[in-house]
Amino acid sequence: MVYLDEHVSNMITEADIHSAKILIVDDQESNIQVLEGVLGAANYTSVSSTMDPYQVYDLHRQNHYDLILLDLKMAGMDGFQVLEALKNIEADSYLSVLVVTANPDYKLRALQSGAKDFISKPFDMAEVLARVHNLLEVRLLHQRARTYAKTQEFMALHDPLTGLANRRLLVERVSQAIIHAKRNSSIMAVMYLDLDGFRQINNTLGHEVGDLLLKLVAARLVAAVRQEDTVARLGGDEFVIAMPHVTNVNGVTLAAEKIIKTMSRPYTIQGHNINLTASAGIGLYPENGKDVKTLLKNADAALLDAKQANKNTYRISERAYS
Ligand SMILES: Nc1nc2c(ncn2[C@@H]2O[C@H](COP(=O)(O)OP(=O)(O)OP(=O)(O)O)[C@@H](O)[C@H]2O)c(=O)[nH]1
Repeated sequence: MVYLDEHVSNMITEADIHSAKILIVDDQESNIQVLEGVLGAANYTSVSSTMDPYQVYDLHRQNHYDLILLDLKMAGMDGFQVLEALKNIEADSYLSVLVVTANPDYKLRALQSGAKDFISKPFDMAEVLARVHNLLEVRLLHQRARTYAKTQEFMALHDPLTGLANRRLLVERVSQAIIHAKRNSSIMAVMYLDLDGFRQINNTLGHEVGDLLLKLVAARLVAAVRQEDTVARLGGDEFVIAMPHVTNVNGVTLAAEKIIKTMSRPYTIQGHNINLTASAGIGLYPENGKDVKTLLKNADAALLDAKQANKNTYRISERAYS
């Protein structure tokens, strides 16, 4: 069966189901042996067990089982307490627990407590296998859907070539930084950065080398700024760095000098030594803009000034905020 889309990696196969991680929890060794036997005979290859209910929480936190077969009636900590504890680990995920009980009265309470299904004792082996298979299929499908959603979310906010923030994420971050700066009566900065003569590199060494160069540039920029700064690629050879916490213009100047210098160190790609520089324009909140659009527009205009001043340099915007 193909889930989500036609991509092969989204298929859940019988091999996936049979290699899923299963934990059996029972304080009776004979029950564990019966379940291990039936699962082993059905080709489940990653089955482990514990007789100590107090261990389940830590074991699951370490191993993230795809399915836990949980006996409800155990000495000391009972299955309901284990279920309650497990919810803390899988708060935003699909907690795949199949309770094992000889008492029909426990079934409803177990389902209401977070168990996804139950098996009755004495075991009906065909039923055990069918329920295990179905629950694993749902669990794996849930995981695929989560991974897919996370990938989609990442792609919506990042540049596919460099993995840097894209324009949308940059605008979000700058908006937040402006709100923060306004509340604290502080300043913040955005730096527009554009490579000098990048077209020439594409033209002489090819687009593939150009792409690799853009990735190296991205990595250097990330390494040159603070962790709380956002480095974004807006497209082509155009980058923007949002600096939410700057104390004064001097700090921004130092950062700009460091970045321009970092950019101008030679790059080596596929045996080619490449010399490249960059130019930058800086906009400060609130002086050069009280909203994202104005701030970016004025930083971009300052970049043009830097380009016109022979490149390989930066300019701080002198434009008023409006
Ligand atoms: N390799 C590669 N090149 C790209 C990509 N996107 C845009 N480009 C190229 O990047 C170049 C950017 O153009 P400009 O910024 O005008 O060129 P430049 O030579 O740096 O000009 P100055 O900024 O004035 O120094 C163009 O040649 C585009 O074709 C990409 O994703 N990969």
